[in-house]
Amino acid sequence: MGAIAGEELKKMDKTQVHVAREEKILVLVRLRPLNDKEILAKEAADWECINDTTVLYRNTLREGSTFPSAYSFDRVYRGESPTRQVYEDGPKEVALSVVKGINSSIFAYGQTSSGKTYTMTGITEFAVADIFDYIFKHEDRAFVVKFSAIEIYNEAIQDLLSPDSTPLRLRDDPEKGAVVEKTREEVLRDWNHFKDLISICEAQRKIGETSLNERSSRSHQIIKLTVESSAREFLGKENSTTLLASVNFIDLAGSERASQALSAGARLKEGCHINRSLLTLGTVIRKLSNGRQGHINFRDSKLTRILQPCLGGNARTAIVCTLSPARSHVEQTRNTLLFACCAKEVTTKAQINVVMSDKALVKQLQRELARLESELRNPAPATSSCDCGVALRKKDLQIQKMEKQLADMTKQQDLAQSRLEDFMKMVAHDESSKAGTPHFRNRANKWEDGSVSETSGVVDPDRTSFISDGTSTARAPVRSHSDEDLEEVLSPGDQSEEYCKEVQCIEMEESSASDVINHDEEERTEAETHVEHSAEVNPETGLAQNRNPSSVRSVRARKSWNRGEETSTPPDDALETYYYPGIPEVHAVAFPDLEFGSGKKLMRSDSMSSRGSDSTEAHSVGTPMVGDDGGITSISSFVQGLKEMGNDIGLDKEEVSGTMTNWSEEFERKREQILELWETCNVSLVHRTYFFLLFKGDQADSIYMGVELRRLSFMKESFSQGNQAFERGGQTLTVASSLKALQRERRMLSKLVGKRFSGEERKRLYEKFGIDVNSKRRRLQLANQLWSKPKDIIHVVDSAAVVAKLVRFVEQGRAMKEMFGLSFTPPLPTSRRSHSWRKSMATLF
Ligand SMILES: Nc1ncnc2c1ncn2[C@@H]1O[C@H](COP(=O)(O)OP(=O)(O)OP(=O)(O)O)[C@@H](O)[C@H]1O
Repeated sequence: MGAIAGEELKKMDKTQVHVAREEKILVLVRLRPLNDKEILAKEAADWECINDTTVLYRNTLREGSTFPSAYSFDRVYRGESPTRQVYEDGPKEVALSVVKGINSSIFAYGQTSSGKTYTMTGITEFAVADIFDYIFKHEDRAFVVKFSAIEIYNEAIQDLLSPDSTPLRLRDDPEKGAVVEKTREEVLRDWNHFKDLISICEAQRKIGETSLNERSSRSHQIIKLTVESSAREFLGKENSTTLLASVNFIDLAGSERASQALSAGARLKEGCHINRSLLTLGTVIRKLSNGRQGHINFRDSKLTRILQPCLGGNARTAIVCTLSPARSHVEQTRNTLLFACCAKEVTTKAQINVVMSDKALVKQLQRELARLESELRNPAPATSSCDCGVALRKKDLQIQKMEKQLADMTKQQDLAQSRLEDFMKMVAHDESSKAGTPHFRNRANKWEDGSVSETSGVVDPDRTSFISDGTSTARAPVRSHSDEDLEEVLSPGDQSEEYCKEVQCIEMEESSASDVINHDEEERTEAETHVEHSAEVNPETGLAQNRNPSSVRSVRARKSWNRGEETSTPPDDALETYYYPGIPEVHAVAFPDLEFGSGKKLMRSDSMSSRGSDSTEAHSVGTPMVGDDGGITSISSFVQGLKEMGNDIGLDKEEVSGTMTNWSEEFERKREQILELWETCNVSLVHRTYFFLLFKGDQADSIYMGVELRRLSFMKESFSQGNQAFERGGQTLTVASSLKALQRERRMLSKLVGKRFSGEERKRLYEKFGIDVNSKRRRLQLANQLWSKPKDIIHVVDSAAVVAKLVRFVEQGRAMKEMFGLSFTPPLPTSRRSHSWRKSMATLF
């Protein structure tokens, strides 16, 4: 249970070491004295602590009982032992782990009236005092401490800091476990603030009178303190890291016998809930103590769902089991001791939670990735083809791993950035507030004497501020972070990044869906209007005839791409003809401006277009739109990404041309594979379109074709094994999520059909794609058909043409063409790496 050495922390600052530490739960037993009622009732005290570790049952009348009479634990405390001693012997160290980035929990378990609240009140206050004492002594780090509190009452979770009694939801997060949503969290300012919050909790907590306890807690209470810290020296610098952890102080409701507690009505109902959840807790602990064999029923109660990390997860845990010595409670006492015996066999595995990523590490990973990809392209001569295959596979796996790491790091960087901003604000505030807070300027003012009143368990409220600012000046509140709940059980889940994304997704889907419906209505009206006014009405169907003789044309390859000639000269009749170099004699739907070079608008910058805005306005200036997560994948970020990737790989044009023979066949083969993999892996349609229209067969394209193919293959493999494939913008991609994103994209595209195509063009499109021009949701039907037949090259060409038109690919004009004219020869090395590329390319994987 030793503290983490300073060296270890220093090392961690540089290398992001996460130290997992396995240890048994610390179990202490506290025997309270007989209370007045028990004394009055002339109860015998049957239990006694015979030394520091053993509690003994001494009822001579019951000798010969089959139950053990002696029980040993880490420490036991007799009636007169003060709470401070209980705290100092173990809970202190566990609680203080939080300042070193390790989650911890301390809870009290025992029958009603055995002294849980009495014990936990003192422990919580001592611990908070010590945490802030630690903070005062470590001026080299900037700390932020936050407070939140909930109770579980009759299986409903309530926020003790909020007057709103609406139960909070418990949400399962794949990474964090059970997360309580919408918990209010306060940044602690000073001791008085802490005491205020505690009194709010006391006032809010459900307390009721039973015959055993005048002020019996009718709920499980969990007070959580989250501590995050960064070295001041590194604040704002590349190598800054943040430690983030929470400590939970848990005061469980006590088990009770209805007959003893004489409970009825509401009390009885509460007692049933309390007993049931404690029973589940007991079962979980018993199973865990048996070495986690079989299913552990954490999910059977909210309490065990929430406590899961403290019971075998990423946390250090101490349990204080409280006992009444009275003879009348012997059975309950034995049950508590049984629970304690099981608990001491349970192991947890705490680790240091380092939140802030190291930019330097990101760079190193990027370099390594580039090196591996380069090696993969030019493998060293192997002794046999088998060796070569194994080596390639190994390298590919390495690359995949590093890409995932990079995505992780990028996510952490974003998180770190927001934290850093908070810290900077906090430090700035400190500077400005120093002069205004003479009260706490003198370090002698703080409670170094540890003056916590033992009997009341109360720290002198007139003492100092909590948070060290380097000069012991009181710190003003810092705004709560929006994404602080990295590893925690009790977190403001609604604020978390994932949750926000989830909500955005839902909102977006809903709005998309309703938009589609609206569009459909619009579409119907439009079709009807068209029928009314069209000069050409089909006499049989009554529908407007939309066949434009020039809309379906023979498309010729104007040149041979495989000979490296100029690829795309806009046809004279570009208004009606689309042609795709490299595909001889395909028939395609013609649209006015599908060729590069119509030169209407320059593309927008990456930063504007790749941010993922969903609003139509964001696209209205000609930005290509619709990408991963229904946001925008701009062609510029796509292109930039490809170039940077080429740069990373260290490719040059000569090298490519020199190594490629028979490229045309190779290109054809790779393209077929890519087309199929796109469909299998639910790759974004916009991405497919960009890629398809850009890579027409230049030899310099080979590297991108290769990379695309390799990544898609990995993705397919991961999906087929039921694994997650890739982190996109910090999110893991699964078959389900990729499919969902694709469906979302189709809905988005369907919304654009009415905007980008005239009525006449739409009709031709519906015909071309075999959609009844009078059917409902025609636009969505069309969007659903796009890119759905990877083996049908005509369909592919048509789909690319439609999507290109929808996302205004062509409107980027000459500038894009010139860019493409570079044939994607990688640019000169540059130190900047665009993450928008990552985001853009993420749609691939
Ligand atoms: N170690 C102790 N020394 C002196 N008094 C104690 C001790 N433990 C508990 N008491 C007293 O016993 C009474 C019951 O304690 P407390 O309310 O903490 O029990 P509890 O286990 O939390 O009960 P419940 O589960 O019903 O809420 C209180 O009046 C408290 O002051």
